[in-house]
Amino acid sequence: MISVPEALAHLFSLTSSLETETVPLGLANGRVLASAVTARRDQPPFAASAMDGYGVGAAGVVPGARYKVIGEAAAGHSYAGTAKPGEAVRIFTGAPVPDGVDRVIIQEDVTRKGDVITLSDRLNKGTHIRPAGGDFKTGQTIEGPRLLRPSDVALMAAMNIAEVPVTRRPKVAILSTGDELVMPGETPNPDQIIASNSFGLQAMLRNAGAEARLLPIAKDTKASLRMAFELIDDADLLITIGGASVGDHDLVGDVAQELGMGRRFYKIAMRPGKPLMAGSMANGAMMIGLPGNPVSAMVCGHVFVLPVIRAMLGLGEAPSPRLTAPLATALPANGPREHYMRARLQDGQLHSFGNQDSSLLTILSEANALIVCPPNAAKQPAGTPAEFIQI
Ligand SMILES: Nc1nc2c(c(=O)[nH]1)N[C@H]1C(S)=C(S)[C@@H](COP(=O)(O)OP(=O)(O)OC[C@H]3O[C@@H](n4cnc5c(N)ncnc54)[C@H](O)[C@@H]3O)O[C@H]1N2
Ligand code: MOO
Repeated sequence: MISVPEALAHLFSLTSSLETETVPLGLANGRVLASAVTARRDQPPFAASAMDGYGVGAAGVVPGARYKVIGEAAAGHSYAGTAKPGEAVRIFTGAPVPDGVDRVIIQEDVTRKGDVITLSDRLNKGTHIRPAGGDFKTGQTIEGPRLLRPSDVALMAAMNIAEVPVTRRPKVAILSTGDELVMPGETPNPDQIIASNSFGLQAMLRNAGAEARLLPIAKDTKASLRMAFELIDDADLLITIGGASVGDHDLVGDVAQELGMGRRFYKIAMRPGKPLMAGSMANGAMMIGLPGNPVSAMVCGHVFVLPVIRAMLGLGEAPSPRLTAPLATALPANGPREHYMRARLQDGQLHSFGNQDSSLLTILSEANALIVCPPNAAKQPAGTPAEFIQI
């Protein structure tokens, strides 16, 4: 058995980064910016009023001063003339500041009678003018690689970037194996169950920016597995679920190797997730064989598959980020395998669940954290800081 960091290093060495494609700005959220994009204009492109009020020359501004209103500037409608001393331009938020104006008096500080305004006794300080290019200037860049969020999309739109270079989505094929499995919505025989973790992994992969499709469930025969393996087409990554252990019906490793898979490792010193395997297929696709137990497969998804997807997307080779919080209750001493324990982070403390059986999806669904208990750790009393992965 190898350690989790050793397994991750192997997985990263099997991972290749993907090509770039261009998408319209409206589809860029959640994608990874592949290379720098450049602002095509200044923002704001002109000095702009930050408030509704009256634009005047700053020099003559004193309480009680009077001005003649000579015109109006609104957002999208500039005022072409020049404000001379004693003259004011009615101005609205977002409007270009006219010549001769270098201060906006907010309308709350003004009394207006016909064309004449009088400034009040107590004037709000500040010019209320946003300088041209105050947000960004032409040529300013957003650097890749970077996972694009809604705020990045807003910034790129303001920069007039309509097409965005992003890393292609990794294509992942997910293969469930087992005579006992049927699809959700089907009517299982009394000795069958519903395939679940394939759907959980597909959701996890889609959240991470991959294109994930489910292959038909393979039976526990070599012929059925071979047929399923042939359906991987142009996938970058094949994920198998189940059939990874040592039982008579656990055939995934054998069939993959018969089809030319170069196995890099098998079995990890972790719990759950021990019978994990990985390698590369004859067509170049990477293969990760996950254990079938639903929680084992999902935990391996967080610990191994998500870092692989991030590496493919160009976001770097790093384990899933770990945070630290104090334990709400004591943890027992650990054996030789790194233990990923379902827990709930609540009020800043980690509440681990008593039953950690790797078949219990209800507990996984209630959990929002996986406490990482190191190999051979001694008993840890309540209050001990513990590392965890957010899930
Ligand atoms: N003698 C030993 N037995 C087992 C060992 C061992 O070391 N020696 N390891 C155990 C561990 S740890 C795990 S994890 C499991 C993993 O076994 P497999 O990867 O071969 O998985 P299966 O036997 O196919 O399935 C296990 C379990 O999970 C259910 N399953 C499988 N696929 C799905 C799916 N897509 N959706 C929902 N549930 C699924 C399956 O019905 C079984 O109940 O082996 C232990 N045994
Ligand atoms: O690792 Mo199995 O992966 O303990 O349930």
